[in-house]
This record gives sequence, structure tokens and C-alpha cells, in this order.
Amino acid sequence: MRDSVNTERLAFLKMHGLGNDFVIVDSRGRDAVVTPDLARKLGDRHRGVGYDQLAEIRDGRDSDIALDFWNSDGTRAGACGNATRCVADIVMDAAVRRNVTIRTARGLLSAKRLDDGLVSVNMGLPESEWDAIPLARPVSDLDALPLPGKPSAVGMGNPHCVFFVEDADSVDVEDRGPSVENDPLFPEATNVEFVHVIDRTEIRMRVWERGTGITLACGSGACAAAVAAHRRGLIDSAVTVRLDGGPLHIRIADEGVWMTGATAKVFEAELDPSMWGTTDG
Ligand SMILES: N[C@H](CCC[C@H](N)C(=O)O)C(=O)O
Repeated sequence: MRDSVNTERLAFLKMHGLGNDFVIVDSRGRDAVVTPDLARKLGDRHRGVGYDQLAEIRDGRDSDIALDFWNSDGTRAGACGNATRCVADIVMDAAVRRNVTIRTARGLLSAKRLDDGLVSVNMGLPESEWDAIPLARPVSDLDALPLPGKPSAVGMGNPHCVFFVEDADSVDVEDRGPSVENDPLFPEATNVEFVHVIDRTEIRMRVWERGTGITLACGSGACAAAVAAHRRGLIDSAVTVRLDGGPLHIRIADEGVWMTGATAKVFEAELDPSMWGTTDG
């Protein structure tokens, strides 16, 4: 019963990966506490804490831990690469280990600590069928969607629509993002990436995230952009994706798409009881 936890203070951790920022709630050993209502309240940068995604850590059954992801508008996300790296970071630290397995809606992911301290996660294989991404109907070519600009569709456990543009820095992301996010071609809406290729090992990307808006980085989006660029023959299998918040290193391998980058702890705090445990409609 959620009412029974109404007077408790809810501990959380704030972290970010390249400015893609997260609230992390550890619900191991108890029932899940995050609801759409709580996710929205915490996601409010004025009246709550503010985050791009909320990650709730759950007990793993066939894995070390499980993770649920929420967007700041209270919707769920099937994948979140940067939050996965952040949580992997603290879980590996606490257990004095250099690897961890994580069950997500997307499947079983594995993460590891590299010698330079960066955290690497295998985000799994991209979805390549229209109904797995998902799209609303079959298309003849995932790399030439029937939308202006002929973007690519990539599923990384969540949907991505990748536009190849002349100059990602001159795209009005706030203007173009929302209409693509909600285009009927994407029955569950989509994340939207604008990408230009610098050379075969480097691309520049800016992102509009489903359920959140502009963010400084998007890990699954960086994977999707690399997959789309690779499918088009524009890059090698290892590439640095230059995001507004910094670089992510992506390597497309037979076993999945590896994503590597920095993670940072910001603060730990407790949420006032008045913020949560209230009705969810
Ligand atoms: N920032 C996240 C992606 C969030 C995707 C979410 N906005 C969705 O609804 O799919 C990442 O690092 O992968």
C-alpha cells in the first residue's frame, strides 16, 4: 500500500552522464515506489528536483540489478544508456567489482569499468524490424523513412529517428523535434536525432528526447545515430559521437552496441514526504 510509506522520506541520488541528468531511486529490497505522478513531480525543475530521466533500481532475478526508466513527463522509457552507465558506476563501486549485469525492459545488459575509469555498457543489438522499433506500418527502407529529410529509424529498446543534416548545430531542434516525436509513423512517439558526419570516426549529434525535450546527451540516441550512419556506409564500426554535453564512444560489435563515456555523482538527498505518496489519479 503506497499510503503506508507516505510519511517516509525518499532517498535519491542525482547523477549525470555528459549533462544527461538523472534522479536515481534505489528500491532494492522493497516494492517499487515510482508512479507516473511521482515521476512528473520529481521531474519538475521548479517544484521538484528536475531530471531528464528517473531510474529506479530494482532487485535483479537473473541479473545483479534491474532498472526501470521514466521520462520527466511521467512516461516510461524502455532504454536509457547514460542512466544505465551511471547506475552501473555506483553499483560496481559499492560491490568493488568491474562488471555488472542489468535487466531492463530492453533485455539483459552488461556494463563494465574500463582502466581509465569510464563506464561502458553493451546496449544490445539494434532492432531492425519496423514493428520492433516500433513504426506504425512497414516501410520499404528503414534508412529512407517517408518523412521530409528521409531519416533513418533505429530501435535501441526505444525508438529513434535519425536525420542526417549538413550542420547539426544550425538545426532548430526545439522547432523540429516535437513534430517528429509525435508523427503518426511512430505509434509510441520517438526520440529525434540530428547528425552530421565529421569523418569516418567522428559524428556530431544533437537530440530531442521523447518525453523530455532537448537534452545535452542521449546514450541510446548516440548508439542509434552510429548504427544509422554505419548502415549508410558513412562511418567505421567505432565512432566518437560529439554531443552538446561531451563525447560518447560507440562501438558496433557482433554482440551489441557498446557505449562508453563519463559519469558523475552530483548529490544525495531525501525527498520530503509531501512530495510523494499522494494519489495518482
Ligand atoms: N537519455 C537516454 C535516452 C532516454 C530516452 C527516452 N527519452 C525515451 O523515451 O526513449 C539515454 O541516455 O539513452
